Amino acid sequence: MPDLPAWLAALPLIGAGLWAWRRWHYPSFWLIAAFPLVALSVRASWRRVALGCGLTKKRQRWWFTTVPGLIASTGIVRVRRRFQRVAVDTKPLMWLPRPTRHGWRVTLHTLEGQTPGDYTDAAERLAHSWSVHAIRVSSPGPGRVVLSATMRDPLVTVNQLPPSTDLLKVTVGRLETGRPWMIDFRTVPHWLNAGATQSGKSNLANALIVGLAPQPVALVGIDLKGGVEFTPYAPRLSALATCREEAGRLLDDLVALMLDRMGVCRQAAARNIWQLPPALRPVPVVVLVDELAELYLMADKSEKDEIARTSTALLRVAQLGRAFGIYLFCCGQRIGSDLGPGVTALRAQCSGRICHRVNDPETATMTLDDLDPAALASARAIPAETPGVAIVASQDGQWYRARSFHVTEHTAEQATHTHAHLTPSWNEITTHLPEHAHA
Ligand SMILES: Nc1ncnc2c1ncn2[C@@H]1O[C@H](COP(=O)(O)OP(=O)(O)OP(=O)(O)O)[C@@H](O)[C@H]1O
Repeated sequence: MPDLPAWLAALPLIGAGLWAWRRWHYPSFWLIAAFPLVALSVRASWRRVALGCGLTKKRQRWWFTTVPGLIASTGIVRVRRRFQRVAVDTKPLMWLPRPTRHGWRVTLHTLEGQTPGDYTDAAERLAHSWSVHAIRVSSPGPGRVVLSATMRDPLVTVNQLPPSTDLLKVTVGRLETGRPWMIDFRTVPHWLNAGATQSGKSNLANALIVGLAPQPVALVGIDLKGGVEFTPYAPRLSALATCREEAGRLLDDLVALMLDRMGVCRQAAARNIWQLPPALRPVPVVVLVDELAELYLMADKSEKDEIARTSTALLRVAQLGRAFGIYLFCCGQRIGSDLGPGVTALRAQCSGRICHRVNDPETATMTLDDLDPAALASARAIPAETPGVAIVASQDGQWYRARSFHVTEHTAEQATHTHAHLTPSWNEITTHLPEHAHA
C-alpha cells in the first residue's frame, strides 16, 4: 500500500489532471466527475434548502418524543420516551437530479397549497443556496415542478453563426438552455426587437441578414436613422427607405402588394401563398425596420396625417402580412405607449418579442407584456458587459435568456455583396400592381 507522503505527492497531479480534463472536455468532465457529486449534495441539502427558502409545510406526525420524568432521589432527571403527535417540517418530494448540458434538472412534487409561482419566487434563493448561476422553474403538469439549474452563465461566450438552410428560418444565437435560438418567420411572422443603445439590436439584425441573404427572399429596409444602418447592405435589399416620407411610400407599396397577393390566393382558392402552386407562389418579403419610434414621433401638428398614414399601413402589413408572405422585424430603443396607440396596436400583432438590455422599465414591460414577471426582472438585470443578451418570448409560450452570435457589420456587408445576385428588384416585385410608387 502506498504510504501517506506518496499520496500527498500525487494530489497535485490528480488536481492538475482534473483541471486539464475540465478545461479540454467540459461535457464529459461534468457528466462523469462533477455531476454525481453535485447530485448527491443537492439531495443531501434539500431539507435545509427547502426550509431556508420557505418551501416546507408543517404537518402533524406521530413521533417518539422524550419528556422529563421523575426526579430521582439522586437528583438525576429521568426522561421517558412517549409516542405522540408533533408538528414537523415536511419538504416537497424530490426525484433524482438529471444532468443537462449546462447543469442539472430535478422534478419536485408540490405540497398542498403550493403553486409553481411559489417556486419561481424562491428561484433566486435556491440559486444562492446551491451556488449555481440560475434556477428556472417550469411545470410539466399539475402538482409537479421542474427546477432547472445552470451552473455558470452559458451566454458569456457563444460560438459561430451556423449556416441557415430552411426557408425563412435563421439560427441567430443560443438559448441559455444550450439549444439554438431560432427566428422562424413562418411560425412567428412579426417580431419586436427592443433594447437600449449598444445593447445588441443591430448585431441581431446583422445575424438575420447573414442568414437570410442566401435564401430566395426579398429583403426590404426601413432605416429611420437616415440610412446609416442599412445602406451598406443595399446590394441585397430590394428597397430601402431612409426617411419617413420614403417609408410611407414603401409601406403603401407593401399594402398594395399584399392586396394583390390576396387576390391571387382568392382566385386559386388558397388560404395563403404557401398553398399556391410553386409556379404561382410569390417571393416572401422580410421588412427590417430600424428605429421604430421615429415613425411615430411628431415634431408638430403638420406631421399628424403623415404619421397616421404610415402607422396604419404598417399595422395593416402586420395584420394581414403573414398569409401573404410579408414579415416584419421591427427594432427600436423605446416602444412605450407614449408613442401613441399605433405602437400599442402594432405590438399586439407582433408575437415574437426580443428584449435586450433596456433603460426604462416601460420598454421591457411593453415588449414582454403579459409574460411571467420573472422575465421582466431578468430583462432589467441584463448587464451592459454582455451586449447581445436578450429575453426572448418563444413560440412555445416560454421565455428564455439568449445571446445572439457576434456578427460584425463587415461580415453582414460581405454576405450582402456575395448574395447580391439573389436580390429581386423592387420594380420586378411591384411592376404588376395597379398603382405603385417606387421607394
Ligand atoms: N452577441 C454579441 N456578442 C458580442 N458582442 C456583441 C454582441 N452583440 C453586440 N455586440 C457588440 O456590442 C456593441 C453594440 O452592439 P449593437 O451596435 O448591435 O447595439 P445597438 O443596440 O444596435 O446599438 P445602437 O442602438 O446604438 O445602434 C457592438 O460593439 C457589438 O459588436
